Amino acid sequence: MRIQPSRDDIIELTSGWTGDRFPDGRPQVPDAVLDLLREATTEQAWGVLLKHGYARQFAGSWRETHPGTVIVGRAVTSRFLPHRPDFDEAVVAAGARESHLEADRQNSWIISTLQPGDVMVTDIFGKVYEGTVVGDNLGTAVASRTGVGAVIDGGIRDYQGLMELEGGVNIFFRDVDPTPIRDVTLDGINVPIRIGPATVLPGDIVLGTPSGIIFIPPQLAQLVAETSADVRVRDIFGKQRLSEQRYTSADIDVPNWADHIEQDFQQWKENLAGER
Ligand SMILES: O=C([O-])CC(=O)C(=O)O
Ligand SMILES: [Mg+2]
Repeated sequence: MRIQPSRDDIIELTSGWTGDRFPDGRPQVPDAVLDLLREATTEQAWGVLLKHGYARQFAGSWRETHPGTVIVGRAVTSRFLPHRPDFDEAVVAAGARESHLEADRQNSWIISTLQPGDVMVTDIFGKVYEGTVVGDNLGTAVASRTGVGAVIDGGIRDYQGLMELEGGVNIFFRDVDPTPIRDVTLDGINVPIRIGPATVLPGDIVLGTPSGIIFIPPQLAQLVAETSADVRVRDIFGKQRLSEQRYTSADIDVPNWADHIEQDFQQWKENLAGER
């Protein structure tokens, strides 16, 4: 058994992605796409995913260390299970074969794999009391290694210290408890995990906004980025025409505009480009 699947297993798990990969096999969506996605809203991403059959990629109701800071990054997934002695023993032995030598610091095993642009996404089955995956020391390591942050479906501690982390990072979590992490065993790194209603795979693009978190399959990331840019321009036009009372909200708030409105939009866009 392995803590982290082999490169071949991760490639098989994420075979929808045909682009570049990290040495461990995770999909490597280009930085340029991540930069574009920073402008996308949750609903814009949600709409594209729904249209392509991905209806369960959103998880909401989070607390944040940096409310209002939008994060975009590549998921490093991990999952904890309730501790049982025989399973923990097997995990500690497997971890040692993969150079994770500190048996009682399994949360640090995850952190040691993180690199710039990653988001640590951890399923600890909502555990908060003795389910605190990071405090301000581990949180500082996550922040400095990724420059992005984490999504923890469970607890954190040292909240006051974590709030002071700098560099545009944000940690999404369920709640705070002063107790340290106890009585759990790490089931895997870069395995499929469940966060709320969503199944998350390694290399998914995490878009964390004040609305919540959407996990974008890597093969749809560029399309989400491009579509959201188009929707953004349409939103500006629509709101301008609404405030001018040229059209009604029933005209504008529809999936596809009537021909004369679409023509007006295309003309408006051309004029805008001409002014530049
Ligand atoms: O060691 C722990 O349980 C986590 C912690 O407090 C920290 O990261 O500062
Ligand atoms: Mg601490």
